[in-house]
Amino acid sequence: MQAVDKTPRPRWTQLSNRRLINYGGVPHPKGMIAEDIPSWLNHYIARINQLNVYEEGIKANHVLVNEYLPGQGIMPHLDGPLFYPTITTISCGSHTVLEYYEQTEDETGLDSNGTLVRHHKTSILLEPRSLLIVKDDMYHKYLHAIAEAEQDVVDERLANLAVVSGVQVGDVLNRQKRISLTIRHVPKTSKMKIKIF
Ligand SMILES: O=C(O)CCC(=O)C(=O)O
Ligand SMILES: [Fe+2]
Repeated sequence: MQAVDKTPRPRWTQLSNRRLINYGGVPHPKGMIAEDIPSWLNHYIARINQLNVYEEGIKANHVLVNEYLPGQGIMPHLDGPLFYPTITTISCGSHTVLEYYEQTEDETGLDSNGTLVRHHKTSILLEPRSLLIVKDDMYHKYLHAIAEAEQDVVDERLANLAVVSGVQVGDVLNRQKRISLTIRHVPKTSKMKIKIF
């Protein structure tokens, strides 16, 4: 008899129900419209720039601040071509679990609803006050997501379990409010102003 997979399916209602603010530029269909970065963020940008995560001469110039309440998340997506493909995320407040999915691109990978099939690849426990650096396939190939859950169960699917202190398989971690700072480099920003009539 086949074992039943009792793993709860993540729930995603829309791309995200989190609150977010862009600093340094606002995404627009024609690119990124440049904006000043408030001074309170300069400290974090400077700390990221000290790490030399980009190639020579490239500096962070954009910060996305996301706020998630327990039960909020973000559905699987790629960050896309607007950003330099090495990104950094500082987590404040709650932990969360960042999930990575592989998506089948061709029609053989469609389910009965015609939706692209996604396979869970790995998950990372993002600890409070941690820094995550993402690049290569984790940026370009695998979609990332945060399940709309109020708690996370620690299991072997967490790729960083061995380096996270104080948690073990089976622990249930209750989410609190989480604020993330995703600090990135946007190669092209335009000074264009949007006219609102
Ligand atoms: O909050 C996070 O750590 C991830 C946010 C994210 O993936 C995004 O805003 O594109
Ligand atoms: Fe993202």
